Amino acid sequence: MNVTANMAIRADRLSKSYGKKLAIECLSMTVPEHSITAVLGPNGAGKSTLMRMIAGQAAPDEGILTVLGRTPDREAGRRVAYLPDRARWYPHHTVEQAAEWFGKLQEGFDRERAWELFDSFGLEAEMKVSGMSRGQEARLMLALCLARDVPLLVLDEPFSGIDMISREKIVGALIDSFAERMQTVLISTHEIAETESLFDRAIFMDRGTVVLEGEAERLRAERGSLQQVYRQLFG
Ligand SMILES: Nc1ncnc2c1ncn2[C@@H]1O[C@H](COP(=O)(O)OP(=O)(O)OP(=O)(O)O)[C@@H](O)[C@H]1O
Repeated sequence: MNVTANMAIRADRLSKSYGKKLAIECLSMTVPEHSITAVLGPNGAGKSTLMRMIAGQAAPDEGILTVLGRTPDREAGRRVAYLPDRARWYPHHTVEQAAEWFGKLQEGFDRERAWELFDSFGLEAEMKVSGMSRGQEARLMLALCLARDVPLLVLDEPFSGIDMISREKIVGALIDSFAERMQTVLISTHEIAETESLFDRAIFMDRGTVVLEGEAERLRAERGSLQQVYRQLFG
């Protein structure tokens, strides 16, 4: 990692509450451009809240957040491919209709790329969302996001519900694709073991704040694996 790399995301002492519940507390971190960064931490750590703010879907109560050089809002969010957790697609749509719909609504949607991804994720044009398994729907949502040619991808638990072997295959395909497109990618996941090879940085969160962040290679050299780091921090 180049130490002079530009930052795609800068968070400086962010806080965010839901009513009396403090979800993010004095959180600071950076994400360099063209990195693939994991956001890891136990349930309730604040990962989804942080990602929602980065995507411009929620505003921090305090602190400064800069994404792609500006304060995130709905307009800036058009340059961010955001996959929320618990994402669902219209049940009556087929894969083909979902792609058409996404193409009309989302900036930078690359149809050719979408069909390559559908093909490699085992999705056929006529498959209807209402008849899909949870894992098939998760693949559809992931493919729709990955087909966007935008500078930043924010994927909140994209592998949830996808079986282990498919996950490993998808991760292999993603490594090549991200390297080629020079996008910045932020991914939260609980599936650390199967996905760890994807990441070149990791941010560990607990109780609304960052407890450790760094280059994956260095963390692996020092502690064996990101999974090991996770166990040491939260085990
Ligand atoms: N809409 C909401 N209203 C009230 N509290 C919320 C809301 N969303 C999140 N919270 C609370 O904020 C905290 C952080 O939640 P968040 O969903 O960001 O965590 P997470 O790290 O993504 O968790 P998980 O790994 O379980 O998905 C939790 O204590 C949660 O209960």
